Amino acid sequence: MFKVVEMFESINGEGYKAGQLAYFVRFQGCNMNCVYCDTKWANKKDAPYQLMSAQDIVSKVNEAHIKNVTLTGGEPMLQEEIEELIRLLYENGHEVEIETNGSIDISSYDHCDYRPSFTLDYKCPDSGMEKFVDVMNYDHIQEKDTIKFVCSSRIDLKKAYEIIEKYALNKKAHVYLSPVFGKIDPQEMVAFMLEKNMNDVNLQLQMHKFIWDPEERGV
Ligand SMILES: C[S@@+](CC[C@H](N)C(=O)[O-])C[C@H]1O[C@@H](n2cnc3c(N)ncnc32)[C@H](O)[C@@H]1O
Ligand SMILES: Nc1nc2[nH]cc(C(=O)O)c2c(=O)[nH]1
Ligand code: SF4
Ligand SMILES: [Mg+2]
Repeated sequence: MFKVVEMFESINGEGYKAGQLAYFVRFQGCNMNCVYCDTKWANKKDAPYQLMSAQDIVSKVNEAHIKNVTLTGGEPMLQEEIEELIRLLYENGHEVEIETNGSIDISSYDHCDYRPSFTLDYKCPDSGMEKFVDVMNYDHIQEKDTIKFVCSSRIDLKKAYEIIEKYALNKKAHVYLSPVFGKIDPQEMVAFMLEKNMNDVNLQLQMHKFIWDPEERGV
């Protein structure tokens, strides 16, 4: 069973499918506590959730007639039956994207025919969670995956640059830099990208926070 804190339809505000319609399923609980987390409410043990089976979730998703499904949280990879849910969504014709914090091994999906696209965060120094990132995952990323660096300072940007270079991430997958909302001027990020000649790297602002109130849930 899954602990679901919210389900909603919107446009995806992040990732390589930003701007496309997506159906979001947000799960309760996280094994990290990033300084900047915009869903701390969902991580709390006492966050109200609905207990749903994979079939319950898929039935609800199907009603929306939306192809793209984003599994997020909290940390979706902590849900024990997540692989079963991904398979069922795939069998129902959905394209599945998982937003994950990068601490959980994705290697079991290497040869799976319903492999989702992973958006893996590299948690930068200012998040306070960098030590939990599992860089072994970079041996298992594929072209349709995304590695994302959410930055709030030049220190974070420098670390993002080092990690992208060290693991040649921009040759293997999509790479995104995104500001911690309101904490760094995106102009500074562009200046840094120019300074380091960061080709094949995308800057992205969380689109939904410009369309709706940045504090609003379910959008
Ligand atoms: C809320 S997390 C949930 C999924 C997973 N736990 C993770 O961290 O990837 C989804 C995405 O939102 C990003 N995020 C969280 N708070 C943010 C903020 N204040 N500004 C920008 N991005 C943020 C995270 O870095 C992550 O890429
Ligand atoms: N519109 C919208 N797009 C998103 N893309 C990733 C989200 C997330 O919280 O993981 C998110 C979200 O919360 N809302
Ligand atoms: S890993 Fe994701 S959900 Fe967990 S605290 Fe960090 S940003 Fe929030
Ligand atoms: Mg979000």
